[in-house]
Amino acid sequence: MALSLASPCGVLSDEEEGGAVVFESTAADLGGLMGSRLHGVAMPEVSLIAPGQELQTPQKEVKAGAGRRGSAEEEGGPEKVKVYLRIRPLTEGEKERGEQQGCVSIENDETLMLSAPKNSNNMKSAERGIAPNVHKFTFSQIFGPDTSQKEFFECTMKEMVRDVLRGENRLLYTYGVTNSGKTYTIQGTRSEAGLLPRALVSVFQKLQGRLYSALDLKPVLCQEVRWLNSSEVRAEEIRRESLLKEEENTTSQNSRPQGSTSMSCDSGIGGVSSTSYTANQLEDSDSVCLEADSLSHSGAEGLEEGVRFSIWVSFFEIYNEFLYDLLETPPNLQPCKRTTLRLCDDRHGNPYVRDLTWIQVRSAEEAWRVLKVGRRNQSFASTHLNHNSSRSHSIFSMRILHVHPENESGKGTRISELSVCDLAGSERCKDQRMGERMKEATNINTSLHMLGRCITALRNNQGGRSRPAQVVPFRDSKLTRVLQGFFSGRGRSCMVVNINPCASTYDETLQALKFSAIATQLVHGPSTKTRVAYILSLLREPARRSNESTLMEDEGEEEDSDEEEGDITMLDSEALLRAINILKGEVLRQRQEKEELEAQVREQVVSEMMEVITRMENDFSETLDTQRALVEERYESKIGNLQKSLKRYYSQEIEDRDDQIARLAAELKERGGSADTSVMAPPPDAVPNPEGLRRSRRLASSPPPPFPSPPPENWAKCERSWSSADPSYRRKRKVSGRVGKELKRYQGLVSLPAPSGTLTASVDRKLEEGQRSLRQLRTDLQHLGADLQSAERACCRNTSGERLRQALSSADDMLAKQDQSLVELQNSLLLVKMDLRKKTDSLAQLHALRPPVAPPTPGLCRKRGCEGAGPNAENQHPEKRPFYRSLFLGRTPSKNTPATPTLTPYSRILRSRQQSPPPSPSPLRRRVNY
Ligand SMILES: Nc1ncnc2c1ncn2[C@@H]1O[C@H](COP(=O)(O)OP(=O)(O)OP(=O)(O)O)[C@@H](O)[C@H]1O
Repeated sequence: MALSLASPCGVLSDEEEGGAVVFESTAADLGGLMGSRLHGVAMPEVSLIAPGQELQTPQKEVKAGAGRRGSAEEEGGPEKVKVYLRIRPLTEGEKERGEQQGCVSIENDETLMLSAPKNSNNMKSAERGIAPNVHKFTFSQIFGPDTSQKEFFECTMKEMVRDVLRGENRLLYTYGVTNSGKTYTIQGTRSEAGLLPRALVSVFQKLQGRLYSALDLKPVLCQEVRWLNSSEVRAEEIRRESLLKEEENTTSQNSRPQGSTSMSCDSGIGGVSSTSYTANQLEDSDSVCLEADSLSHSGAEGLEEGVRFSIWVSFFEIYNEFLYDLLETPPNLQPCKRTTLRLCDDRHGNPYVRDLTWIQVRSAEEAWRVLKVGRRNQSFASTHLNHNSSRSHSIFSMRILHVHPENESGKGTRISELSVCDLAGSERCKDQRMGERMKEATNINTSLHMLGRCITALRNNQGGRSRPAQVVPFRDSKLTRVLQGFFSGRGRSCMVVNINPCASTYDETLQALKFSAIATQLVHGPSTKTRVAYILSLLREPARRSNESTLMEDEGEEEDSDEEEGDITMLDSEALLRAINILKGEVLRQRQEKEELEAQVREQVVSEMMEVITRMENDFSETLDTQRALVEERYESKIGNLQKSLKRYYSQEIEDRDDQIARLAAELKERGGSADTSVMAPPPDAVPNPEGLRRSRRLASSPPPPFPSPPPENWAKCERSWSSADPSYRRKRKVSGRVGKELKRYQGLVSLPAPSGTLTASVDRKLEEGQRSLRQLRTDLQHLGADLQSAERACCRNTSGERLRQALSSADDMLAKQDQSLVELQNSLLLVKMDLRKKTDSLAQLHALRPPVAPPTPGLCRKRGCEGAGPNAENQHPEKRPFYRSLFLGRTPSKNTPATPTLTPYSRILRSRQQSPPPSPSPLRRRVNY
């Protein structure tokens, strides 16, 4: 058998780790090790296995383990299964054999260090570099070799007893290699009572005066109470008396001088007699020996008022995968035949041992005696490691019926249970090479292996959704099936790991600790049902419902149906078909339930999502409001700035124009008296750079040639000479003087003849600037509009955007008005120019009417030193100057074409301006497109 070659608890040794088989409970840990090995990563010097922890490196780990434990408790999450470690002291013999090599050391209350001794397999593996030689484990609490039984009880079981009296179910089981002190821990010795006797005493002390000693209520099935009739009560009484009598007899026999006896008994299978009954530590004691203050805190505190308690005990063992009642009455006088018990499921799917003897006990003393009877029937054998080694798993159970005064008929009576399981010690099968010991060892290891598998599966299932849920193989061994209820929510379990510090059993101890480390990762889970038990309960339910009326009449029949066989393999094909049909219906029902549940969950999720969305929406709208307010504020300030700058610009413009008009008016007034000289001359500062402008501008801005002005002194001289030389000159001069006066008069009427070009240029410039500014404004406004558009989009088309639009449109209107005023200004300028043009024309006509003045003769001129004509214009006669001539020639209507005079550049400009007025500013964008 493969398992017989494996390590006892199913955990591979370091030697075996390299093989194909990996024990599930440590697969992760070993996988980690093997993985690192495969990848050539250096092994950690210390491995750590802690509650909820895989193998890790040392420094981080202790903190992490402690932190996790702390946080789980702080968070109020499920409570972790308590795993206590107890180290037994070395015996003198062991010390002499050199077993003390310091391989086990307690670091603190929760941490244990294991260092591989020389010659151990672990050390060999470490030397090969495939396993660490130092291991660190953490537990709920570690108890060293000096820990007394009382101290251990106080710290472990006392609270469990209290819980059981309050109605809870509790299991304590010991686990460890053989000869590690499991039995000692549970039962103790005569001088040092173990956990179980202390628990019994504790219970009875607490229930003093509250016992229900009638035998009419009895625990049945897994956790039910049955009302016994009078004959049954009588039968119970007889059984009880005979058991106690038997114990009395045995004790008195044992107390004879010849000492303890030993006897042999058949294991029950195959007639092989291999089990020996040997005297044990408790055999000689008549009563439980407890220290005076051991149960000082006993009392009835926390117990329900008015409730009385009926206490029943049972004791059975699992030996070679068979269940034996250790309280069988009357005692089987034929040692070769022990009755095996069957494991069944009740109608709720909870396993129970059918036909197990339950004895009512009324004192700690009686309980003690019952325990001793069972103890005598238990299978012990002498092995090379332990001369009195338990060869079976023994389970002592105490059921407490909480009897309320109003329902003493049994209905509604609560039941709680305290079970104490002393597991057989795991051991190397190679130590038991043959015979019954090897078979026992194999079976022990098998059931421990199954326990390990169940714990691993439970841990896997409790590990969230990261791994798929596994079926917990409770049904694969009797031990796990019996303990199933405590692992699946019917109660709570607590593990005591026993180790001895012997160097020779170091490897086995290490494996046991690795196994227990998996249990440290368990949490107390909710109640669950097994599949088969569930099917069976379903099968019974319809029958139960259909027979309800019958059952009401006859309670006895109900009990019979309750105690139906729980093994599904016992059902015939008809029953199985019925089961299939029921299961189909059940599947449909459950599917419907699940669908309803899903719908509810969906609804809840939707409503929660809606809440979240509404909350987010509110948050967003708040943020949006804030943003909108900010944007509005910003754009309002921008619009205000824009308005101010526009106002400033146009008022400046108007002021400039006022100044210009005033200046022009003053100039005109000033020039009114000297129209013949400088009326056409532009002010020197108003002449723009002709090269920097376009031709049309140049033409517009270039001043007309200066009106010829007579040089006063030369003019007088010439006049005098011309008068003396030519007598007609005087006449001509008179006419000319008259015409000159007339001309002056007309010139006076002409407003702004000379600076009109400058004026128009300046006005044009201003206009151009204004238009440029307007274009700039428009661009700015377009940007503003675009910004506003995006802002408004962000603002979800709310009313503040409208306000902005209104502000913008009012700004637009204002700009349009200003445009209008500019156009009006331009028009008035045009009117002025047209007026000027008319006046210029009439002036030209007047000049044309003036008789031409005969130029002086060249000779005379030369004679009189007047040859400086030409470039020296100021010394020439005004009528002889080229520009003057060209000007007036151009304006003089010819006799042939009087209606179309030849235009001078200046008049052409004026004409062109009149024909095509300066472009009015293009209308502003009337409305921003949003
Ligand atoms: N804490 C302890 N203090 C003193 N002695 C102890 C302690 N624990 C165990 N021993 C002694 O060690 C020996 C082995 O103990 P025990 O029989 O309880 O081991 P075990 O684990 O039950 O072994 P097995 O699995 O083979 O039954 C006994 O002689 C017992 O008295």
